[in-house]
Amino acid sequence: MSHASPEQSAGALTWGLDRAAKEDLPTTVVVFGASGDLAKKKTFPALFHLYQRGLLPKRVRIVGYARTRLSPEDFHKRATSFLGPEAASKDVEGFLRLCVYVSGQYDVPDDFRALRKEIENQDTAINPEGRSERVRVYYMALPPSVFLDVATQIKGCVYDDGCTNRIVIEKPFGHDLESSRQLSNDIGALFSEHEVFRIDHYLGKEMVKNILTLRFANVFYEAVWSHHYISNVQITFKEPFGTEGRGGYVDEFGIIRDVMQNHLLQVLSIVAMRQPESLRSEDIRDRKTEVLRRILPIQLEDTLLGQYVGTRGGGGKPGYKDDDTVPAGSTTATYAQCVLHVDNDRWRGVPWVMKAGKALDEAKMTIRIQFKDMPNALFPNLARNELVIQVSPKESVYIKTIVKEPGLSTNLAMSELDLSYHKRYQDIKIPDAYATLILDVLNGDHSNFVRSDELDEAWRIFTPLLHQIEKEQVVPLPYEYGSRGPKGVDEFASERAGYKLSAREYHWRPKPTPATATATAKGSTPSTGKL
Ligand SMILES: NC(=O)C1=CN([C@@H]2O[C@H](COP(=O)(O)OP(=O)(O)OC[C@H]3O[C@@H](n4cnc5c(N)ncnc54)[C@H](OP(=O)(O)O)[C@@H]3O)[C@@H](O)[C@H]2O)C=CC1
Ligand SMILES: O=C1O[C@H](COP(=O)(O)O)[C@@H](O)[C@H](O)[C@H]1O
Repeated sequence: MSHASPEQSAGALTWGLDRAAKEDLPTTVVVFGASGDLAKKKTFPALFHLYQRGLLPKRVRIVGYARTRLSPEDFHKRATSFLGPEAASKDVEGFLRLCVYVSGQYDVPDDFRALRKEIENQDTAINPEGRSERVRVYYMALPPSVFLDVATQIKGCVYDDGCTNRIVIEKPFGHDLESSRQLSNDIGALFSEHEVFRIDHYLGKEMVKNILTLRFANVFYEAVWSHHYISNVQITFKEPFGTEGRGGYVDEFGIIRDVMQNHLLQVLSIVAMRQPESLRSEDIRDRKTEVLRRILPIQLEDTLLGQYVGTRGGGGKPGYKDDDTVPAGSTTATYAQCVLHVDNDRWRGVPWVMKAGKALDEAKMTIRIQFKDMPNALFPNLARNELVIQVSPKESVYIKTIVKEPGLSTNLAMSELDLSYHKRYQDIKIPDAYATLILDVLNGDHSNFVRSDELDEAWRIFTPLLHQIEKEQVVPLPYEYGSRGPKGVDEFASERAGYKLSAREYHWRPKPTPATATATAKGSTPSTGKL
């Protein structure tokens, strides 16, 4: 079998990777739901990009499984429809030689026996010497309604005790605390926790993975990382599009379950956790769970909900309820802002604001750590420093820093210490989160996957709020498609979390003395912390 080498295929762009799949054991990856959206857009492209860079195990086969009957050509067409411009045709051909497709139902044992047979056929090709040590990865690119059926059939008809078995599950993991516990118990009855990889793809994003390094490899961050210096933290997710054909899903889950309870809370736990004892996955997950345990359930009065409405005029955008797959009177929130509190000695008194919305003015995911006011009389009324980690787009880390305005001026100005990855690391292409995570699965590394106790805590924090919203049928505030969210989004963050809008440009100058008063009167900038 020929594998493309990184140098051969990736051209000048490297992923900056120093690791391939460690275990060079014969490996079969089974993608359930191989006919679907996630498989097409994320799973197969991620597998391809790993293949293209020589990062898959040397002896690997990929078996797609779904109900839809597909010819090999049709399956290949689907599996490669999202590979992107980097995909050289010889690499695509090589990759497709590793991929086969089996069609079957999700609850029919005979179909799973046929799948097992196909896996064994593939095994013979990659494992002619019949080594007993092998890896099987079962990737559930499926709606949650069939997770359990498929897991049951895998265990009953496909599972091989002699192999290392890994099952990858996509979110949503349940609907609330109770359903999530039920799912965890059901899956737990079939697979041990170390066999389960719950994907939260935000944990595979470059800047989210970078938080640990920034915090614990740089002496100055840890020194100020507490309520002593930090005023508030804002974790923001903005998407510039609405339901886009996913109305049914969005309406069932809403923005809090879709993005906050998982992606944003995972990010929060890494920003807030203590230093882990080591970089071993269980040590990292212990620390995340420890901090989640100290988060108080969110109160309705600390929550702002919104739902987008259409815009009129030429090129107007549809409102949420204009989507045919959304029920007419839906009160599902497509925007939410919540204030959370971590009740431990490090963070008591620091509000954590989560904001998430669809159909907003831009695509952006940021973590904004706002420091307290400068406690000195030399420069009163200054704007606050902020450390901003921009997860997407254009990965960057910058610190909003006050400097003397350059030149003869005595004014101060807000500027930025800016580490923009696209400028600093021009030769490195940041891998997609799914490629990173699938590589972790192949390596058996759980660090960037959600453990069942973390999940339980995440639902404990959000479930009372979600149930109250549903019971009281709280009506979300309207906001226009393409806007910044419902009226009052900034006021809410400043009232509830003491957030001070930071000026893009900040000018400060000393109080005029009699000698300088004439110059001020002639029109220089007034002293203000806010623009
Ligand atoms: N799409 C995305 O961008 C993302 C998806 N996810 C998660 O990944 C998982 C898969 O998502 P996605 O690919 O979008 O889902 P799809 O709706 O595309 O479903 C995947 C496949 O599952 C089968 N399927 C669909 N509905 C049912 C049903 N009701 N009963 C049985 N089988 C069904 C279909 O295959 P067939 O009929 O051929 O069997 C379909 O091709 C979900 O858990 C989702 O939440 C997470 C992040 C992003
Ligand atoms: O899990 C989800 O995430 C996407 C956003 O992911 P991103 O990597 O593009 O930031 C979101 O659109 C989707 O609703 C949600 O299910």
